[in-house]
Amino acid sequence: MPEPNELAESTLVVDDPSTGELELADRQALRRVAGLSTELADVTEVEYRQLRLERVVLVGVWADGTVDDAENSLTELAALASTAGSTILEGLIQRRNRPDPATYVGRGKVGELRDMVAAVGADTVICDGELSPSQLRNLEQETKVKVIDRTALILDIFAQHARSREGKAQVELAQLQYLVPRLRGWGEALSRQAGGRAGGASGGVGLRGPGETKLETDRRRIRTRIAKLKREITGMRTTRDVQRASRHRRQVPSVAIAGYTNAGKSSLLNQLTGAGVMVEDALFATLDPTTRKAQTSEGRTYTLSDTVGFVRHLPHELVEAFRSTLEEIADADLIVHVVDGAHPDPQAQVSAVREVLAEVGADQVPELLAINKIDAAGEAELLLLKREWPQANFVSAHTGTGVAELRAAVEAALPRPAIDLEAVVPYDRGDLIAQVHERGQVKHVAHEPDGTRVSARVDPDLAAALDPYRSEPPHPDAAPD
Ligand SMILES: Nc1nc2c(ncn2[C@@H]2O[C@H](COP(=O)(O)OP(=O)(O)OP(=O)(O)O)[C@@H](O)[C@H]2O)c(=O)[nH]1
Ligand SMILES: [Mg+2]
Repeated sequence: MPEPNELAESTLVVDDPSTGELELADRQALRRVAGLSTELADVTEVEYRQLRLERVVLVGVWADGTVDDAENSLTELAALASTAGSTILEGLIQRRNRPDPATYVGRGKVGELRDMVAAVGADTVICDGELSPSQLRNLEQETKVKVIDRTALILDIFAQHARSREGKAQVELAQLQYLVPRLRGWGEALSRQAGGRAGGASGGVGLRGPGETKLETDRRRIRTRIAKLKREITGMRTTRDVQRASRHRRQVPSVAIAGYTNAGKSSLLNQLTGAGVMVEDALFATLDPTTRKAQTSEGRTYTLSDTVGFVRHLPHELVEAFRSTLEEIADADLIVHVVDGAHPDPQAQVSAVREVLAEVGADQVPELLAINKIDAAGEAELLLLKREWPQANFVSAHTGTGVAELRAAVEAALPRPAIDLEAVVPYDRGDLIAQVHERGQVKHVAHEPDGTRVSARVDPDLAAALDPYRSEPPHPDAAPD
């Protein structure tokens, strides 16, 4: 019999995502892969494991806006870093007109950064922006630790959180696309990463063509992988389109819950439907869209979908990779835009979300604003928010305040079925009456000798099915409008 410890070790290899423990192991395994930094030297597996507990120093360049903006931005970077599993040791902001083209922070600041890194014993520097490959390389040479940027950090979090096959493929595509222009100087560590991700044993010698450099081989392999991933994602998208089309045909209205990461979207979905969706005080806890069925008070069915959270400067690679997921928001009948009312700058978050919504063509969809976490927001702040968004719903997913009103607002905003009719449905067609309740808006039901008299608004398909039983309304006030 193996020791319990050994058993645990070997279990990690088995791919079974059904238990929480393995899920964690899975995430940590991905962390190794996701170390998107330029490695200074070949890192052994053992060292890789230690990198999991990164001790980081954060650096931001503050170009415009107020001190508060700069601090909020670094606070968000800290939240992102701790979501990725790092311990934050220090944060440093430099006021500058624009980042230094060679080293991101100014030449003078680089020395200060190097000393700080050495003094606190950090192993990673995370910069609050998207850095060029040469900026990353130069900073690494100066600080002697690995340097990653905000984009790599977000990609890393996405890699840890992706669950579904589609989500994983989308994140890997984004990572590889981020990687391609940064290939130079990535050395051995990169090729192992690409090899590992491609699912094979470490590639290497056998794969190398005569006279081909390591870099070219890596590039070629990554390009092949990118092409394959794109094909796979397109395939998965087709399946989804089919599902969506069937929903359309049945005219089930769909509501998308969107908003900034950590705003409380999943918590609100749970409150609205009683669904058990993962809620975490972490950024990007939800990557795979969850769709739940919900019912209006009249019994009409609609769907509510949780979606991936947004963030300022969402890496372009990710918007591209998640386009199909995001486009589902554009396809919804209604967007519930959840806002963290207890955040120091909800307006900035709302703008960031609306920017991405516009980018995926979702700005035409009607939007209901839900200002969440009112239990945690200050009185004065709430007053300001009410003045700014008088039409919004003010809710707390924690206490349940305002949730019933929000549900009613959602129901009222659902599109109305197109056809108004009245029918007497014989008692042996109870299935049709059930359909009317599920898909239509019922105005009146009465039981008569010949069957159930129903007056309702229904979709064209259902209207056609009810056609043989249509009747003249008995009362003039029940006439179709
Ligand atoms: N005080 C307070 N906290 C809340 C409320 N709603 C959610 N939270 C907390 O906010 C954090 C994020 O909640 P989630 O529901 O995971 O947020 P999300 O928008 O789904 O986040 P991502 O999926 O990571 O983008 C969790 O710690 C929740 O417990 C609320 O009404 N009041
Ligand atoms: Mg969530």
